[in-house]
Amino acid sequence: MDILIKGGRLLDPVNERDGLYDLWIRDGKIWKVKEQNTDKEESDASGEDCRVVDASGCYVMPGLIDLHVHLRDPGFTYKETVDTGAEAAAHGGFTTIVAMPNTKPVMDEGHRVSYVHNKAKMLGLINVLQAGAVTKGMRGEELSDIESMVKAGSPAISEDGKSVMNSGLYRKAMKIAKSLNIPVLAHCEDINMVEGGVVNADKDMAAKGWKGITNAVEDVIVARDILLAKETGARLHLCHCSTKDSVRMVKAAKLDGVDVSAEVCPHHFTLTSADIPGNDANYKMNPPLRTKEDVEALKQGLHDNIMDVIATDHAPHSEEEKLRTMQNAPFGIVGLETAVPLTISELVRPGVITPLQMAAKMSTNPARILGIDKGNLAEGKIADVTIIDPEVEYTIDKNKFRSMGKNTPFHGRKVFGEVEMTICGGKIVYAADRMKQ
Ligand SMILES: NC(=O)N[C@@H](CC(=O)O)C(=O)O
Ligand SMILES: [Zn+2]
Ligand SMILES: [Zn+2]
Repeated sequence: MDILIKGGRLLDPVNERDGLYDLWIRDGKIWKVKEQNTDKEESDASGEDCRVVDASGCYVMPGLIDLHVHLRDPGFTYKETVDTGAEAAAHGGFTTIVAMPNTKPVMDEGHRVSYVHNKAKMLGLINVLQAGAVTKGMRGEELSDIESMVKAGSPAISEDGKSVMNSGLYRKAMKIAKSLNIPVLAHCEDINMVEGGVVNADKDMAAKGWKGITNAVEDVIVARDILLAKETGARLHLCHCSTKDSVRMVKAAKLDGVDVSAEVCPHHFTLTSADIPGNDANYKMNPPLRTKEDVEALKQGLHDNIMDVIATDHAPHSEEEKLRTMQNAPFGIVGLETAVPLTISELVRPGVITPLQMAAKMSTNPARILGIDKGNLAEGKIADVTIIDPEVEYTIDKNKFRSMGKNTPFHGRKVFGEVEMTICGGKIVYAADRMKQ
């Protein structure tokens, strides 16, 4: 079946398109991109088997790519599975996601990566790419079988959940990543400096009796990893940056010619530690919610394109786990189904970033970092497309999430921006009610 997306505002950073274009999909690929109202008859000439989608008032972007998702499969399938995670991704506008390796067992061999890839292919909804762990069992002692995982299709390595504290070992991993032409996705946290911290280290948090995580816990490892990337020439991507000094160091490293990119998560540009109500562990994540100063620096970094990517760090946990005290609940919140409205509400509408920058940070740049032929709406490319109505106003309702994880601090929040349709490989994998035929 052909799909003709009519009347939308096409946002395609690679081809420098931001304007009114119709998009015609055939055989799973972008077949034609046509300026609107140039040849009305032809664009109206839908054949027998053509679904016409009215996208007027909507953004039409290359399918969103999330570099940072936890699927919990295998090992923690009471929190999420490949299938429910993929459903949540499609619902949130994502056509490709990168799954982090902190599963049980850890993703440290090729056959484990194949398990996830095969499961996602069976479901056939969106593209799931499984990142490989840097060390065996994520124990930080010896390197995992990186080559076998890359052979099985891993697009990157990461120790997300912790840092590889042994710099010598991490340097070896970076050299291997460089030789295999894959990026290293870095979680930056000096574990010896955490000292039982659960929230940001500031006066308000201390007044509530909660132990703090200082900015330096992150910054020390950001500095180290940039230096290691400089020495090895590896492609370094910094996960979930939360501090103002992270932004400053990424800026300096880029000026220095280091191959570094950086991501910001929606919760880190939306909330500060001061927004945490009483004992609600749905506000507990790693790195923690920081101060207004940090949030402003992250926003400025996104505006200036120092920060390249918006990723969710979707980290589902069970209700029981998140009902525990701040001290005892696990770190992490879900994000796949709130990333689009938070980005529209907090960044695009207030003019922090343009809609074209949003498409770059949520699709084109992630594709470039992974080295995959996506994030591009040129004729002939695979038809991964996301349609978003930026004007729809609604209230986030965790009960409408497809994810098994309902652990969000955004339940009940008023937002703008709704995903109307997600198309993956020319197939409609999600459509909002008003888009259903
Ligand atoms: N971000 C989190 O708070 N939690 C993540 C781990 C991680 O991303 O470091 C998780 O796996 O739950
Ligand atoms: Zn992490
Ligand atoms: Zn993570």
